[in-house]
Amino acid sequence: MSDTLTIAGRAFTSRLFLGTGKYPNNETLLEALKASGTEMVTLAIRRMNLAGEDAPLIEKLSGYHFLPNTAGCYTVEEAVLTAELAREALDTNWIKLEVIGDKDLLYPDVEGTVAATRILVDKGFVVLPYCNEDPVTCRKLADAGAVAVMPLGSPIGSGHGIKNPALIEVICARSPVPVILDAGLGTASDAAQALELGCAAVLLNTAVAKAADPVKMAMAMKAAVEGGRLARLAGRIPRQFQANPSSPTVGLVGT
Ligand SMILES: CC(=O)[C@@H](O)[C@H](O)COP(=O)(O)O
Repeated sequence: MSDTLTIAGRAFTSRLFLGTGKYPNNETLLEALKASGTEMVTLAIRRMNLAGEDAPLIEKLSGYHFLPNTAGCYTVEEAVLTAELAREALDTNWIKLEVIGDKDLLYPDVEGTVAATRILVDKGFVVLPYCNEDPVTCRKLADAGAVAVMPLGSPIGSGHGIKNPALIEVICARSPVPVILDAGLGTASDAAQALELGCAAVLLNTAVAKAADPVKMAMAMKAAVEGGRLARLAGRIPRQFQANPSSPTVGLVGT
């Protein structure tokens, strides 16, 4: 059964997108990406030396679709400038927009994210903004031209999983663009839950990069995303308060 995800005209078979930071070394990163089956990886432009020491890694990643991000940007101006540098350096107009509002929580600055989305869309970028798990913000971002929205599960790198599953479900039910759960996932069941809630995909980094065995965790994430998506398509049973016996209740011996 073909079940591709299309974002801005680009079809993805894998619904797992991965970050490329925090790995113990580049060999482990490359092995984990391969094991995960991912087709799109993020690159933290402000934290990389694209023309210098990171150039060989970029070359080795060239088979993946690049999604440069604006991690480390706290203003609209910084984010727009970083996106423009990324477009020039990596020859892609795709950008994962981050405008951060708090350095300890790494929570998005909502006003800045919406404003930067408008500017970048006007400049011809394919914008995927990282945002808080707020249906109104997600709607504003879609209205501004974002091709997908990326609400957080919990703070970046926290491993807390999805703190507000009900809100993520509401966002998925209402969003006119694909919803990609981004940030805070800690283990495979968190990724499966995102897909079960209706997310089109997940983007994660720390849970794989910082696992005791990143390659094994990458494999677990692949299986979890596939399982979560299948469960979503299969349709979960409704929750009910009363028990409902699994065995027949009529024709019992002795009745
Ligand atoms: C990789 C990326 O672009 C970020 O969104 C972020 O790092 C993901 O969060 P976690 O590291 O918590 O998975």
